[in-house]
Amino acid sequence: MFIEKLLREIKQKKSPCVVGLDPTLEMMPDKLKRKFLVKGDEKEIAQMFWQFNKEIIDYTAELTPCIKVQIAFYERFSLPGLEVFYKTLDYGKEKGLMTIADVKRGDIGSTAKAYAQGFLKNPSIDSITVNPYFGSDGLLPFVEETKGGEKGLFILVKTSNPSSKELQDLITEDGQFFYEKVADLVSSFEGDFSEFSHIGSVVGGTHKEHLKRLRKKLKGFILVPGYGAQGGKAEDIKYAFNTDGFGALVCSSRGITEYYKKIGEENYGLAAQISLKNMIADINREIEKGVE
Ligand SMILES: O=C(O)c1cc(=O)[nH]c(=O)n1[C@@H]1O[C@H](COP(=O)(O)O)[C@@H](O)[C@H]1O
Repeated sequence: MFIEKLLREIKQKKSPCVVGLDPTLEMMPDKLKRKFLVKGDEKEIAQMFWQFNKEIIDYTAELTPCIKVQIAFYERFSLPGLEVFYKTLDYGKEKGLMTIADVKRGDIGSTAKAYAQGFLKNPSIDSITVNPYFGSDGLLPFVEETKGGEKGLFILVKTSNPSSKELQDLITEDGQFFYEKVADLVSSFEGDFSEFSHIGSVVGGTHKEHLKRLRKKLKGFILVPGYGAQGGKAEDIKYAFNTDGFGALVCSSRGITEYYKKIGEENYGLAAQISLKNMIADINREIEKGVE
């Protein structure tokens, strides 16, 4: 079961921190560029991304419950890129990790069903991110596909980007933020679980007040992106957790995978490991302080 596995991994590794694998050409260390790029075509780039991801996973697998793989960074290099997306998820599974395919899908019911089945029937994918803009009939196929709780969903509720307020913070006629209505919709799918629902949400780590409100409302895990490169701070992010210190996953991509540049370390895998260790210590320290 998704939630049981997730809680077990988090407890065992004493880490609610997720490694995001969002490779770009700019992110790649010079030594990999020298090794892989001759023509600089999609195939070579994809092979280089694979080598990079594998190394990051090897160095971080003992410290993270989960990897998050953002599909856009792979789709950008067409089929060879997409192969690496799936290969990365397979490899994560092989190393005993749980996986989030960050695909942010959503559409009318029939299309949503195709998305849901396409991703969630894949044995290497434990959960996906979902865009709720279509409303309940667009979400239902995803909910249906995860019925029983073997797999999980993370539905976008309040995103981390600065412009998220343009739409998500609009005030509805009953005085709530629009994103709270989205949270209500998510709640309506949560089901009757004694601990956590496998229907989770995404709330950016750049919004302390919103995290506080939403933690009270939602019964699923909250996936919190925005730590590191986007400036999300552990002292704010801790509000995504319940008082027992569980209930959220904090994700960082560039903050981990590009850390080698900051410390001038040739070994990018080791640098990622150091960065992840720092992140875990930072988040756990704040969780231990508790929330008021
Ligand atoms: O769904 C997400 O993962 C997501 C939601 C959100 O509100 N903000 C956000 O940054 N993300 C993703 O989280 C990752 C953040 O990357 P870094 O800023 O490099 O840590 C990217 O893969 C984003 O697509």
